[in-house]
Amino acid sequence: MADKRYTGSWESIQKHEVPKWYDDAKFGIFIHWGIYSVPAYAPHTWELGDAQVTDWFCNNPYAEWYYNSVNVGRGPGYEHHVEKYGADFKYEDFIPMWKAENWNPDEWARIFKKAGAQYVVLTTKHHDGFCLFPSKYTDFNSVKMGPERDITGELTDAVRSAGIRMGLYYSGLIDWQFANDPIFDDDDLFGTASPTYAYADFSYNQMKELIDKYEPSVLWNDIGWPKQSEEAMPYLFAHYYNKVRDGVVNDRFNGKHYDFLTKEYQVGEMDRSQKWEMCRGMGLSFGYNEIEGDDQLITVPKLVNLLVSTVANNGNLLLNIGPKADGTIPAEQVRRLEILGEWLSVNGVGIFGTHPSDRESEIREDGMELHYTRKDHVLYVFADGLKDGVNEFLISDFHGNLRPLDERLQIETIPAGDGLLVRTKNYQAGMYAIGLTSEG
Ligand SMILES: C[C@@H]1N[C@H](CNC(=O)CCc2c[nH]c3ccccc23)[C@@H](O)[C@H](O)[C@@H]1O
Repeated sequence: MADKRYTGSWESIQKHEVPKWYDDAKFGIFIHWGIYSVPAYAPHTWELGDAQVTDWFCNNPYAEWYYNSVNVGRGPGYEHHVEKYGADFKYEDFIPMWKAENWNPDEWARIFKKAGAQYVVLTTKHHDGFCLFPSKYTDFNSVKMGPERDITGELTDAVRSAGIRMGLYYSGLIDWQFANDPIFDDDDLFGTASPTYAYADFSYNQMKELIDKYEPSVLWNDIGWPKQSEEAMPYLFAHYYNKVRDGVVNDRFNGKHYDFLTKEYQVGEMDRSQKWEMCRGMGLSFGYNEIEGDDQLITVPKLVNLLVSTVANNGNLLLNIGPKADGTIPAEQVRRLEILGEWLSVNGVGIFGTHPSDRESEIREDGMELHYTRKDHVLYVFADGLKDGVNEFLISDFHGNLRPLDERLQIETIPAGDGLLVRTKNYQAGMYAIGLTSEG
């Protein structure tokens, strides 16, 4: 008997449960690629959530916001544009410079596979309104101009051939082809966006195009969904879930229904009782920013810690890469993916397909952190913040044994009271967080 079909009601939609594949996936790759990847410039200022909103939009570290950073007419982004391209150079003038001449989607898929990514989410239309797919609702798209390729279709095929699931990002509430007043603060962000029914119809139709043409495993909407079509949303979700039974949607369709909550840098709340996803760039930007070199990107130890602490608390990590306009991924970003993949090849058994343990994460005074995951009756312990050589930590209320997932690591375990004392003997920094398993 085929699964019951969803109908266009909130009651029917709310029956959708988070599919096992998404809960088990733990690690995905976000991709922000577009016209903004040509100028590839933003000031290196703050993480989202770290700055006063009033400062944010005129000193925006998000290189994918290039259009608005010029449109506000002041600040480092505007000054950089005028100095390098001249005040008369229009954003659209970058389009013929986006050639993607060195783009090989299969090479990207190989890099993602080696990194251990289980899903990919690509920007199909960011705030600038440029579509990376052959939409029949606008010619402002990557087949008609710029790369003159169906970026979404080619990458979807390559990613799926590599056995990785494909998700699609869509800027639902903001489209600077429809409303392009400069955005100076959050009121502008949520106020000027999608002011017309025409735009609400446009975005609804494009979302349906994306669902019908690519059947994405993830619908990653951003900022919000037009109020004028909020009533129709259950029909859109029913259409999606009937077409993609194990598809998932995020909490940015005005939060009226979601399979997972989202955090972005320091913004967004997570609670372990609900599935959530942390997204961030490797630096402060999602789009490629040419002034973000190796020193400006997250360090590998912090990246491993981010993955471990996110997964231990019922989250997935959606780590962004910002490809260059020519279609290559910056070397400093590829290196981080490779090292993360190596770490996962040894420790992934304690990450993929696990669930949060009822043991809360412990952040110790001395900087050491203990994070826990479980799979069936097996407990995994991840100890991070270790020093070279000998480290000691107690797993309280534990009556079993633990062995390291990394065979290079030598440890002693000593029953101590109601727990187990673990002493590492030869820890080295390149081991990053160490995984221990209770599996014999
Ligand atoms: C992935 C990034 N998303 C940005 C928009 N981000 C936000 O609105 C963050 C605020 C936020 C965090 N959790 C939410 C849940 C629902 C609605 C907004 C948010 C984009 O502005 C940015 O260019 C990039 O695409």
